[in-house]
Amino acid sequence: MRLHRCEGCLAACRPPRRATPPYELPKDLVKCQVKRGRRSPHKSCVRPSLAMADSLPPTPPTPPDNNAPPMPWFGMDIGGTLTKLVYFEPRENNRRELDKETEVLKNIRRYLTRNSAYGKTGRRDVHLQMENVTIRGRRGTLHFIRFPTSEVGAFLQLARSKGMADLVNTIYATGGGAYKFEEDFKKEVNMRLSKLDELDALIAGVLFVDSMNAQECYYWAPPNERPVHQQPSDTPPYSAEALSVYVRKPYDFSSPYPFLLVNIGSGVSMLVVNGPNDYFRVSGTSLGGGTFLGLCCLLTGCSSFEEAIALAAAGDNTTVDKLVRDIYGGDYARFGLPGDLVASSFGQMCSAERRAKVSREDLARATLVTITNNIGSIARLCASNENIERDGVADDCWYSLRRDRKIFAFLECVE
Ligand SMILES: Nc1ncnc2c1ncn2[C@@H]1O[C@H](COP(=O)(O)OP(=O)(O)OP(=O)(O)O)[C@@H](O)[C@H]1O
Ligand SMILES: CC(C)(CO)[C@@H](O)C(=O)NCCC(=O)O
Repeated sequence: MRLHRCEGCLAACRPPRRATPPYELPKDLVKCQVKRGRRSPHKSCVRPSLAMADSLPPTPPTPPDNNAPPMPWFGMDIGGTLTKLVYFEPRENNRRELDKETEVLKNIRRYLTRNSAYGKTGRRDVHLQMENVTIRGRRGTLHFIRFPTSEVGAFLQLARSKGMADLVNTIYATGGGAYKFEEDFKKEVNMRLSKLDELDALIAGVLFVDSMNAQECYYWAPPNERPVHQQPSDTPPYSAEALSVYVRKPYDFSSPYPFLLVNIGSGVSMLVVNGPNDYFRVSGTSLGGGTFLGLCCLLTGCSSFEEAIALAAAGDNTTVDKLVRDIYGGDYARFGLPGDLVASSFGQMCSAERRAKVSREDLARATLVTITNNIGSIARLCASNENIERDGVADDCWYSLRRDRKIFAFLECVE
């Protein structure tokens, strides 16, 4: 499959990859000043908590693109659960531009950048903010805002009340909602949605964000060279204290191809990526983030993702799941199944006695373990089917996926 490419858009289009490994951002679109090395020379071009150690001199700014659309610049992903809005806040306004900037534009900028909560459900993820990004010759900051897709109607009203609809006539949008709500955008605020494919954009986004930050791609490793299962901390229910001995290590993503991209949204898509413009969707599963949240709400009475995650963090899945040792009394050594491996998710819950004792926390934890183990297993099958093998790290990573280390990877990626 080839990635979509077009002249005008601010989102996922990019030129074909060069023969050399460094990631090149779309020339006509997203231009953060990446040096000939693969990492951005701008220290500040990274998320605040993960500043890079290098101190390369900045490259000269790219000239402004005179064909770029007028500000404000937005991109949206309207997903099955969450709508994500990216706002580019330009930094270097010159005098002439400042004079030209309308009151409405200034108000929009102030409203979006001075608040981190919008109404009851809209949030700006300040920790995700990317500084010093250059897009189409303009330097600025990328802000990441999200709200439940069920609130699209309220968003359209807000866009109208802030005068956004008078300034923006086209928004670049991905996700199923770009199709589903196309007519609403037209009718309510007279905005056109220019649709881009969500999976094309996903790959361009992963490569873009990785090129900004050497620490972006990481894995959890045991503190010494012993295999994961021989760690003293490696006994369920994996308390936060026991897991704290694991160390987060940057994963070298400089020659990534081929890789398997597992995108956990409401549902899950798995893509084999052979190059920046060359991928296919190998598989997917309907048991994804939406399932975790939906089942947690049903089983625990919680009503938000934050609540569900907090419950899961405090729970113990071994009171809910049936482990190999519950069946074998220990390991099933012949086939290398350790006693503490989950043999049957929720397998203890057929007992009324056990059901009476189980806590909401344990149910939330078991839900998270079930979903993440399943995603890990499918991902592993896809990788081995497609001969996607990595070096030594992979053994640990894959092994971890089968255990609930994956919970932590999951928590990291959803937060
Ligand atoms: N604040 C939050 N509110 C709701 N869900 C959240 C939140 N933070 C993380 N999540 C998790 O992320 C999932 C949604 O992820 P994401 O936004 O990537 O998917 P989506 O784009 O809505 O779905 P899809 O791509 O399948 O259409 C939820 O199902 C939930 O498990
Ligand atoms: C439908 C999408 C692609 C929407 O993002 C996603 O939710 C998904 O991949 N769901 C899993 C569908 C499947 O079973 O393959």
